[in-house]
Amino acid sequence: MYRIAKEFSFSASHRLPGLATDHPCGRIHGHNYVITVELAAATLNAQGFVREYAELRPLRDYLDDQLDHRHLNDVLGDDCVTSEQLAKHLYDWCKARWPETSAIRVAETPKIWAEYRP
Ligand SMILES: Nc1nc2c(c(=O)[nH]1)N=C([C@H](O)[C@H](O)COP(=O)(O)OP(=O)(O)OP(=O)(O)O)CN2
Ligand SMILES: [Zn+2]
Repeated sequence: MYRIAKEFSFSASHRLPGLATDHPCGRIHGHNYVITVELAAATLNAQGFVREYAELRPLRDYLDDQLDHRHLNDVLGDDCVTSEQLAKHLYDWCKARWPETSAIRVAETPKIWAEYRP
């Protein structure tokens, strides 16, 4: 199996609902998110690619236009604000465009990440 990955970033605020009242993540705060999309294929196309990296540009545009410098609870809803939920949302978005999509990783900080990989 061949695998490729590309990293994207955006900045946004969120608030995690359903936490204890004294949990800091229940308050509005922000992250410089790093998103990694991974694609996999058993065979390569005529150019020798899983898919040309440049073809992933629409994800850059989606993140810039819809999520960057926005409040995720407003844009995606309260049930799509954890890293795990955001990873699933972005996986579905990518999978609909690029069938080779195999995983999405979401990092809120350099120390933590969540991944959706069916
Ligand atoms: N499984 C998950 N746990 C947490 C998530 C999440 O999306 N999935 N998110 C948060 C908050 O968004 C929080 O902002 C980030 O968590 P945390 O690791 O506590 O970040 P810090 O930089 O504040 O961590 P330090 O240990 O203080 O460096 C919480 N949990
Ligand atoms: Zn957070």
